[in-house]
Amino acid sequence: MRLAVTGKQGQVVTALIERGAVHGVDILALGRPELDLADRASVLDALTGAKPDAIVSAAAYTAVDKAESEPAQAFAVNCDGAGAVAEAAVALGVPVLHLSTDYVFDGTSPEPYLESDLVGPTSVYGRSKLAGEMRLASIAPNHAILRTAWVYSPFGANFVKTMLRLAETRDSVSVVADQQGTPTSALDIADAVIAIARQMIDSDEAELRGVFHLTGTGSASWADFAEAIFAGLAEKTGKQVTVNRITTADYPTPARRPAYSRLSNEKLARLYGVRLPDWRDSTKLVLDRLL
Ligand SMILES: NC(=O)C1=CN([C@@H]2O[C@H](COP(=O)(O)OP(=O)(O)OC[C@H]3O[C@@H](n4cnc5c(N)ncnc54)[C@H](OP(=O)(O)O)[C@@H]3O)[C@@H](O)[C@H]2O)C=CC1
Ligand SMILES: Cc1cn([C@H]2C[C@H](O)[C@@H](COP(=O)(O)OP(=O)(O)O[C@H]3O[C@@H](C)C(=O)[C@@H](O)[C@H]3O)O2)c(=O)[nH]c1=O
Ligand SMILES: [Mg+2]
Repeated sequence: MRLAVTGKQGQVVTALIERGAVHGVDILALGRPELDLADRASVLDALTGAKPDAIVSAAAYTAVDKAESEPAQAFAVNCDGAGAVAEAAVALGVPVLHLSTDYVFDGTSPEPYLESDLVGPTSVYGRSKLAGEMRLASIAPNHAILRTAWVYSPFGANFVKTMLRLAETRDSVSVVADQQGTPTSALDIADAVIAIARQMIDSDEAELRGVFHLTGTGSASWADFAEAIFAGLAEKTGKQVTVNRITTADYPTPARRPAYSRLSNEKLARLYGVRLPDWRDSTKLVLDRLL
């Protein structure tokens, strides 16, 4: 199986390169300059030239706070770029797996969001990713939109690496305790994407197309996530860092983030037989590699 993946240094694309080697899957990472999501022709040329069995659309504008002041760039990449990827998938006649986010939801649900629940993004980033979902789905019916959340890994930039960096110069860090979600390892996402792609290539079943939630098992606030990270740090290095649990109001940011964005993963488990590990176990594995 040969997967063309958009992006080059991102968390998910890097995890796919590593896990692809383990699974004996050909991963072709296509990113700037040969594939620029803001340049439609480069997307079509690079992807059709790769002749993959499926396309994994992982690249995106992911700077949540910066997007608030750069909406045009965020939409050019996350919406128009997704449309160009969808056109390439249709031209090739192959399935496209598109990564999206929990930030398409408004955060008011009292329980884990279903794929069929109403969306209501509260940030430019969330709105641009939702627009990308809709643009891609309208162009390429043969798609699986995979909404994940709170992605971390040994690669690129993520919350785990931010916390470990802060721990180098502090013995306490203030982290919001009133935003609930589920941390998700890019390595687990990569394993799931490979399993999903294989099934989409092997079966034209309509129920394998559409939107699926794909996050770790369990839930946490960002403060809980930080506490788990520092518990691992203490265990491995003896370094003690405490979390000062604060509110969102204590930590003003340009973007508004959902207060609650836990996603139900039951549809993916039922239709694909895919379920990601508990976030605490996967976080330990990533910390083992980072420390
Ligand atoms: N990070 C997270 O917490 C979450 C991410 N997601 C989604 O998962 C996907 C992967 O996220 P993640 O791996 O963390 O992303 P990263 O932020 O780690 O990397 C983003 C990737 O997108 C690429 N990219 C950005 N702009 C362009 C462009 N104009 N043309 C081509 N490539 C571009 C970057 O390429 P380059 O390396 O060249 O800069 C990079 O490879 C994204 O679709 C994201 O929206 C969903 C939920 C949570
Ligand atoms: C660094 C830091 C953040 N925070 C808060 C701010 C914010 O509410 C929360 C997360 O901060 P970050 O900016 O690191 O994470 P953020 O960029 O919001 O992460 C998001 O990325 C995009 C791409 C997604 O798709 C989302 O699923 C989500 O993973 O933690 C603190 O309270 N203290 C801190 O020291
Ligand atoms: Mg961020």
